[in-house]
Amino acid sequence: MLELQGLTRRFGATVAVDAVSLAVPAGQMLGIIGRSGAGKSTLLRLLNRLVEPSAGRILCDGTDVTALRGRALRRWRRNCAMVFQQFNLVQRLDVLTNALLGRLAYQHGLGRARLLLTGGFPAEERARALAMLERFDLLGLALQRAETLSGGQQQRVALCRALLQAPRLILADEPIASLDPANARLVMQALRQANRAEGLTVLVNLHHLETARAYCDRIVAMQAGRIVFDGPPEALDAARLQAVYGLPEADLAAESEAAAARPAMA
Ligand SMILES: Nc1ncnc2c1ncn2[C@@H]1O[C@H](COP(=O)(O)OP(=O)(O)OP(=O)(O)O)[C@@H](O)[C@H]1O
Repeated sequence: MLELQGLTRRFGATVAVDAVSLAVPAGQMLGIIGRSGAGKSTLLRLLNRLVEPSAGRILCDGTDVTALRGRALRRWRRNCAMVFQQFNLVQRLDVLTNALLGRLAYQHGLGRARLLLTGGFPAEERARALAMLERFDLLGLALQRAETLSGGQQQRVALCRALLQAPRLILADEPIASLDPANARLVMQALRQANRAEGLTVLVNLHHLETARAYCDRIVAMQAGRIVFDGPPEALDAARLQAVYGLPEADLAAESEAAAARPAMA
C-alpha cells in the first residue's frame, strides 16, 4: 500500500501539489488526469523523490519514503521505474542494450562503470532481457539502434527497460502523449499487461479521459494541485467532468493535445 499524506510541493508562489492525500493499494492501476499545470508530473516526481516535498509524507507499506537517504533511497528509486513521454532511450544504442539499462540500477561503483563502458552484461541478464523483448513483440528489433524504431516501439522498449528494473511501482508520465492512436493503444495494453501479470502498481498521467477510463481501475482528477475527483472510471461521466473542470470533455481533450505538443518541462 502506497500512502500520500498531505503531500505538498511549492515552487515559489506556485503550489504545484497541494495537500494531496491518497492511498493506493498494491496492484492498482491508477490514472491521473487534469488540465495542463494541474500538478500531475510533480506528483509522480515527488513519489520517486526526483522532487522533494515542501510538506507531507509518502509511506510505502509503513516505511516513510520521504525520510530515506543514501542506499535506502537508491533502493526506493530502483523500486519506482519511470516511463516518460519522450521515451528517454539512448538513441545510438541497440534495443537490447537499452532494455538492459534497466539492470544498471543493481550495479554500483566499478561494476556499474565497467558495464557502462563495455556493455558486457552477463549472459543470464541478456537472456532475461531477450525474453522481455519477446513478450512485447520486439525480439526481431533487438539488434537495431533505438533511433530506427517508431515512437510506439520505442515506448515499449522503455517499458521493457522499466520492467527489467524489477520495480514495485511504475510511474508513467504521459507515456502516450507523443504517439498516434494505434501506437498509444499498444503501449497502454503493454502497461496494463505488466500491471495485471506482475501485480505491479501503476500510476499513469494521461491527457485523455477516454484512455484513463479504458485501462485504469481508478481515476484521480487534479486541479491546481488538488484532487477534485477520486473514484472508479464509470463514476466520472460527462456531467461530473464538466462540474470538475468547468468545460466539456471535447474541450479538455483539445487543450490536452495542445499541451502535449509543447516541449516538456525539464
Ligand atoms: N521545476 C519547476 N519550477 C517552477 N515551477 C514548476 C516546476 N515544475 C512545475 N512547476 C509548476 O507547477 C505547476 C504544476 O506543474 P506540473 O508539470 O506538475 O503539471 P502537469 O499537470 O503535469 O502539467 P502538464 O500536463 O502540462 O505536464 C505548474 O504551474 C508548473 O508551472
